[in-house]
Amino acid sequence: MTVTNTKGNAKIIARNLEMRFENKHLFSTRELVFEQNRVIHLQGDNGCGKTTLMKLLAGFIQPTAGSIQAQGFSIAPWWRSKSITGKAIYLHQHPYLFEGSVMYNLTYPLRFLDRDQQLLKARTEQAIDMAQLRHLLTQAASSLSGGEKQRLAIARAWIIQPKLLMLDEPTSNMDKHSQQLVLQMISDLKLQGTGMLISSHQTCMLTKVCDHAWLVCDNTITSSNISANQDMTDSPADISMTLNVSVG
Ligand SMILES: Nc1ncnc2c1ncn2[C@@H]1O[C@H](COP(=O)(O)OP(=O)(O)OP(=O)(O)O)[C@@H](O)[C@H]1O
Repeated sequence: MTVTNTKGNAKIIARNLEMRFENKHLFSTRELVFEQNRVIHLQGDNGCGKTTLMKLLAGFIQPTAGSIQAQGFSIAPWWRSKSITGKAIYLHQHPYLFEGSVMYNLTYPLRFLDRDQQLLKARTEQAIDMAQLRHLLTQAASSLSGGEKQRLAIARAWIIQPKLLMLDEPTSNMDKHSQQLVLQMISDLKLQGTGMLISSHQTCMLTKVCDHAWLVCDNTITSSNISANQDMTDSPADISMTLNVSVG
């Protein structure tokens, strides 16, 4: 992947992408643009290649053919030198957590961010409340339930406020209450302009914030707008009004 330090919306552009594992053709697609201020529902049946596509866009694996270019990212690293990971975060459905407590997991990445540390502390406190993690702060992250781990990982991403965020089956381990908490964080990130790619093979509470869809089917990926007429009870705007968080 090449990274261009141009101003404007952060985006990842995939062109003439083809992905195969040995003889297995997963998909080919002419152009995909994943950018800020856009929330995409990545749809498709089990095994069609959703996770693989996210790993490609995150730069973790190489495509069989085609190019993946990141634009609008600052060169300044926070996580790994010259990596786009800090600007485009990929959250696996079994999220990677550091050895240590929940609090350690929430605060460890903050030292790598070139932002006001007081503001980050305040954001951390907000995230703890939004994700309802306060009673778990001293507990080892490895001992959390699957749903709690996902809540922790999404809270950590909310604090970091990345330009682009990929969420791989984020609700797979979550009950309705956890989904509601995560929906609030996702809706708030959307208001702040974070571009999101949310994979889920079926519609769920989180997919109602999506304004675009990418469908992986028949070895290709089609992109479409999601109609504004869809069921939007608890719309992001309504949810943001119930949040006691700063948006900006
Ligand atoms: N490293 C690999 N080597 C060989 N095959 C792989 C590799 N990674 C993924 N695959 C295969 O590619 C296909 C797509 O996998 P992927 O995990 O991207 O699907 P998915 O759409 O995310 O599925 P699910 O909805 O079940 O999570 C699967 O058949 C999988 O076995």
